[in-house]
Amino acid sequence: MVEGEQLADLVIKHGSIRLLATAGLTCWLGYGIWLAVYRLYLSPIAHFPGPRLAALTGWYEAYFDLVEKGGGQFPFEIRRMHEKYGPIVRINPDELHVDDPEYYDVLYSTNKAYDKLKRFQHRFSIPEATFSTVKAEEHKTRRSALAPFFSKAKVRSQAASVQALMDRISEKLEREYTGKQRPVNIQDVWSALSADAIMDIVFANSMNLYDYPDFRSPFTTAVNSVAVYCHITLHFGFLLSIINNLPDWLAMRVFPPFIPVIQFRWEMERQIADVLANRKQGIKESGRKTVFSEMVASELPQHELHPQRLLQEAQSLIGAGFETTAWSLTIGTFHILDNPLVLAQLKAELEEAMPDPQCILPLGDLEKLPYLTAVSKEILRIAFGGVERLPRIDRTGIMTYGQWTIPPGTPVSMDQYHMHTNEGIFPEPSIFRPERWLGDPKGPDGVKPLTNYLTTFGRGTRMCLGLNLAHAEIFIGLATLFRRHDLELFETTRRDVDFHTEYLKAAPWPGSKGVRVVVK
Ligand code: HEM
Repeated sequence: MVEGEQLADLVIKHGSIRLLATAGLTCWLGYGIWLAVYRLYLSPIAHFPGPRLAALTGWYEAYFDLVEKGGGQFPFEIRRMHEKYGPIVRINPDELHVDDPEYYDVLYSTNKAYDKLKRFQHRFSIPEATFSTVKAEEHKTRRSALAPFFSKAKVRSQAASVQALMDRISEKLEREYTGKQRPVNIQDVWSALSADAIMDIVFANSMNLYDYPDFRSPFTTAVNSVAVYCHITLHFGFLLSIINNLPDWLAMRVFPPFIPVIQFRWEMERQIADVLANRKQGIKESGRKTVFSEMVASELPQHELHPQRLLQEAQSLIGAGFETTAWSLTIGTFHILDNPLVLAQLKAELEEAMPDPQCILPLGDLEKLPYLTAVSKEILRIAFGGVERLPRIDRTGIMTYGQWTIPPGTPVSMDQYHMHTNEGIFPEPSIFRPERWLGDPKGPDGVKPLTNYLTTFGRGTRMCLGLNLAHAEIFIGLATLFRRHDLELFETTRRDVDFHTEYLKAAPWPGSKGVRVVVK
């Protein structure tokens, strides 16, 4: 009897489970069908041109981000969409992309405060950093606390420290590499310069990274590898949530590729803890104000000064501050060495301006050298900076593009890759030609300066905060390196610098050993 009841119970139970499973599946299918109909026919951007599959599902973008040729291919796919569908395309279920250089200043306007894309906010685990802040109003408060530290005047006042760092790098090149046929990866050299420069401004604490053998420090290696995960953490954000909720030792065991990311966070935690401890004990830091010593002493609301938010701001500043600059300098070094006429002209200008190689001109004077200036602009054009699109959202208002009306809340994006390779603006864009910047050149309308189309640092209310620092490093770095040293490329070709994969910045083919040089 008891057995009979148990059997009946089981039948009911299994029946209910089956019923529940069927109901769940039906709901899921129903939701899927509704979503497909909505995205293809009812969405306020359903009438915009673009591939139907991209409009239907975010997995289209994920495929190009993660699978095609090993991933990082979406910018190239966006280009193919524009070639087929015109200057405005729907690149995924929610977002539009524009390829029209004249629209850049409209989208990245200085008098319109647009939101950023929420989907991009969490992928580096720094959602509260100024860089990742979604809402325009909140972004404004955070940015204004940082901006004074990166003004032109402020950077000029610190240019001597950048020169001092570069001098130490130059001494090491002379001592350990000159005449020895010993190749060095120039990206490691530039990473040491730019990481130490930003650490100095942010924490008044250079880490003397150039001192590591072959300039390769665990710190710069760790930060360099963070960007490689940007697509995985975008499409599988739950991985980050898991890692963030595990104890570090376990996260490092379970997800070994994330070890550098965790180590980078540790270093930033240590730096922030120092700033906070100094403040508590009333210790004055080395007589110099730094970004964080000033921030904790500022009028920012208390929740903005929470150690976790400061940590995120630090990770963002250091991450944003060094890799892009180091990569631009790396690509620049390659192209200068790969073009003997450019190299000769640059060296001639530097020699004339600085007869004594030990006396490098102050930054303000370097910026007046026409060929060095042209070279640095061409580097910023061909290296792109970032190549990922930069979406902007007008939460309440309507944007327009030509005859198109863009509904409120729609993310619209453009990017440096499309801007800097536009044949109408920059003929033969794949050729490194500093001469295109000489003599105050104009854009296609003959009125706007050509520099108007150089968008390496973005534009508008979210434009790069560190551009003055980046400029300083590029001018001081190139002037010192090429005035004092004779370099030669070592087993390096264009394949090692040309844009093959997008990891926010443009990365070369996966087998590249980097840009290597020997010092003659
Ligand atoms: C060649 C080097 C650099 C390039 C190409 C570059 C590029 C950019 C771009 C395109 C943006 C805008 C991102 C967006 O609109 O979403 C940006 C933002 C930012 N960059 Fe840079 N950057 C460089 C160097 C630096 C340096 C040296 C720092 C130093 C602190 C820095 C700090 C920042 C910060 C804090 C933001 C966020 C600004 C905001 O959201 O208001 N960058 N950068």
